[in-house]
Amino acid sequence: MNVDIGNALASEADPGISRSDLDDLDERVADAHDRIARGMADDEFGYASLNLPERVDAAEIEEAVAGFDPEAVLTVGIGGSALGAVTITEALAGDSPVDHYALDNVDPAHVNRLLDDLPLAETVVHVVSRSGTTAETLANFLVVREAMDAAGVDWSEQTVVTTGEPGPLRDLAEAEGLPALDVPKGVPGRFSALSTVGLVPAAMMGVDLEGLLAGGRAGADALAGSLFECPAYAYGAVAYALDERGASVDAMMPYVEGLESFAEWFAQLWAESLGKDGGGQTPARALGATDQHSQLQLYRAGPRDKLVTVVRPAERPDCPIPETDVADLEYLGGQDLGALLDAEFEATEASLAAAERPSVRIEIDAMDAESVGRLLVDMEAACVLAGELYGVETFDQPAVEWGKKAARGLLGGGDFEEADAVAEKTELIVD
Ligand SMILES: O=P(O)(O)OC[C@H]1O[C@H](O)[C@H](O)[C@@H](O)[C@@H]1O
Repeated sequence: MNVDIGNALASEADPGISRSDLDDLDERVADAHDRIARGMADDEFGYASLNLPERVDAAEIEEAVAGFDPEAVLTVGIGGSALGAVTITEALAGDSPVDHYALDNVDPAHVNRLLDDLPLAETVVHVVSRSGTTAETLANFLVVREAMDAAGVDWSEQTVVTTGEPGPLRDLAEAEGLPALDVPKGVPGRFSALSTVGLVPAAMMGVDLEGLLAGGRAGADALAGSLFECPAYAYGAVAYALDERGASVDAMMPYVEGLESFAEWFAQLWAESLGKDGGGQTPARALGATDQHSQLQLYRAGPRDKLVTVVRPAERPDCPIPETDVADLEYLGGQDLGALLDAEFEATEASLAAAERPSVRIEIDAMDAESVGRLLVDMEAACVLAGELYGVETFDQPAVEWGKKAARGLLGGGDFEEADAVAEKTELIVD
C-alpha cells in the first residue's frame, strides 16, 4: 500500500499543511510510535489489535467451519461485530458460490424480508458480540432461530457463536451446545476484522485467510518511527494535522465497488476511536465515480472543512468498451472501463487540487487478500497513531455505551439513569 500526501500539501488556502508542518509533526509521530510499539509488545488493550495478523491462526478458523457447506452465511452482529466481515467478504468473495448477509439493524421490515428470502435450511448463522450483551444482536438472533424452527430447520446444527466476555451470549451458546469461538482478548470490536469476528464467514466463502493475515503482518511490520517511512502513519498524521487546521471532515472515497463497505468500516473506526473530548474528525462515506456526480460539488466548492481520501487498486480486471462511430463518443471506443474509472479518479484529484482542497491518495496493489489485509491494518494503525496525536483514549466508546444502556433501560432491561434522561427529554413537536 502506498499513500500520496502531495495533494494535502502546499495549499495557500485553509485547511492546508506545509512540508515544514509535517517535519515538526514527525517528532511527535516518533514518540507516538514508541508508545504504540510498547503497547503492542505488552499486548495492552487496543494496541494488541495490531498483533492480530501475527497471532491469529487461519487453519484453526478454517477447521472450526470445515464441517459446514452452506449456500449462505448470515452474520448476526452490529458495528465492529459485522462491518469487518462485510468489508472482507464484499472485497474478496464476489465470485464465491456462498452468499454473505449481515443482520445488524433491527428494522422489522428488513428482518422479515431477509428471513423470507434466505435459504434457511442451507444457511449458517454466525452470531457475533464481543460483549455478549448487545440488544440488537441478541434480539435478531432470537428472531432468526425462531424463523428456523418454524421452517423445520435445526438451527443448533448450523449456528456458530463468537464472543468475548462471559455473558448472555456465551451462556446461550453453552446451554444450547453451540460451537463458541473467542474474540481475542484486548481487541475492541472495530479493530477485530482480522480475527474470528471477520474471518469466519470469509473462511466459509473460500477467502484466502492466510493471504489476508500476511498482508496484515506486512502492515504491522512496516510501522516505523517516521511518517515519511510509514504509509499508515503518513495517513494518520496528515488527517490529524489537517483536522487541526480545519478539515473536520474526512470523506473516504474508494474508486472500486468492492471497497464500498470499507468506507463504512472506516467510518466506525475513525468516529468511535477519535470522536472524544470535543474533538475528532467526522468520517463521510462516498464511492467513486458515483459520488463524483453528487457529493463532489460540495467537496470542491462547499466549506473548506474537508479532506478527501481517494482509494484505488493499481490493477483492475479488463472490461473493454466497444468501438463506436457515434459522433462525440469515439473517444470512449477501444478504451476500458477500468481506464475510465482511473481517469475519473485522477480528474477528482486534479479538480480538488485546482480548488486548493486537500486530498490524499491511497493505492493498494490489487483487490486481493494480501492488499486488503494490508489496507485494514494500515488504517487501524493510522487511527491508533491519530489517537496518540489527539491525546484521546482511542479504544473506548463511552458515548455509544450511554445510548446502549438507555435503550436497554427503556425496554426494562436495567435500572439506568440514562433511560430516565430519555424519558424526561424536552419535546417540541410540530405536527
Ligand atoms: O460486539 P458487541 O459487544 O456486540 O458490540 C457491537 C458494537 O456495539 C457498540 O455500539 C460499540 O460501540 C461498538 O464498538 C461495537 O462494535
